[in-house]
Amino acid sequence: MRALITDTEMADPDIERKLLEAAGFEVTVGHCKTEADVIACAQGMDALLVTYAPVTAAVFAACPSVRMISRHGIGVDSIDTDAALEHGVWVSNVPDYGYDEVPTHAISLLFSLLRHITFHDRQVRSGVWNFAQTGRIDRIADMTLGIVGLGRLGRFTMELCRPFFKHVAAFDPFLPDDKWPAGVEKCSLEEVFQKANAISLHLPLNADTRHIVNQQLLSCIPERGAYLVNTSRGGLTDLDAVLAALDSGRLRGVGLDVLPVEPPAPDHPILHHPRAIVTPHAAFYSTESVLDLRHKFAVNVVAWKREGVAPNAVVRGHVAATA
Ligand SMILES: O=C(O)CC[C@@H](O)C(=O)O
Repeated sequence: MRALITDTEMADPDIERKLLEAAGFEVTVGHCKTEADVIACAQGMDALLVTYAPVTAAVFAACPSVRMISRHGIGVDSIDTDAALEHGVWVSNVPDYGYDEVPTHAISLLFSLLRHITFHDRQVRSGVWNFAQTGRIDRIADMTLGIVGLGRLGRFTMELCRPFFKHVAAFDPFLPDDKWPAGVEKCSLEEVFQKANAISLHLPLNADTRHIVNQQLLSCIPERGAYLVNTSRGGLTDLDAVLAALDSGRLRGVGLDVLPVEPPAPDHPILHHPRAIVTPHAAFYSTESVLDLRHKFAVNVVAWKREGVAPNAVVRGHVAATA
């Protein structure tokens, strides 16, 4: 069987290669960025291991040998899962890594915003030694924390942050009442934006959530303003609306680990906004989480070859004869 690592941030994906080769795969490493790159490299491949390369309906149509796709991470938004289902292709993700990294990154962004850390730092470096120069700073203990999405990462972020805040308001339309955390106010999305002083997004990107943070939602924030953190996917936010809300003061600051287009153009206004903190899609990253991720990313493919079904399947494909 043949496996293609479509794209990787590693100089040498040795962990993946060793696991795959030991299971009998012939491994190719590509540098695919576009749909056309994936189509060119994936001919004759049985399995694709994908980081950011787009796996579109056209890829499924043009590469009928592909029967399994493993995504390097939790989000599968770079893969057309409807087309995968239509073509009987398995799609797996790695749902159980970065449980510490993403929440602590979200919290770092949140507290940096609330305490104006990066803004102060910039001022000090430019020769201004004045704690009041960056504007109003409110007491966190009097604030309401807003969490959008109470899945594994949203919930852990909420639990870690909670002791610092007076109140927590959350939105999760899929969480049944008996699983709802005690003491957390169950709200609509609009209510979270009305009530919270600091909001963290923890949602997958799909057709229902694309641009969920738009001008209309941001207009729910009262005049006192709120802070917003996104460590999920850039496509959740309409970035023009976010910039307008920063300028109007409805958003007092934003911490974005993810952007609709990554990396952004160097002259993108979000990179030059004084009240924005931007990190390079780094929330998932630590030495330990990446080792765990890379191992599980490859093991999904190895297990699929051995058992004919893929673990952590987001899309169930055709069951193959076991090897
Ligand atoms: O693969 C990456 O580089 C990041 C993965 C992360 O965004 C995820 O979806 O878990």
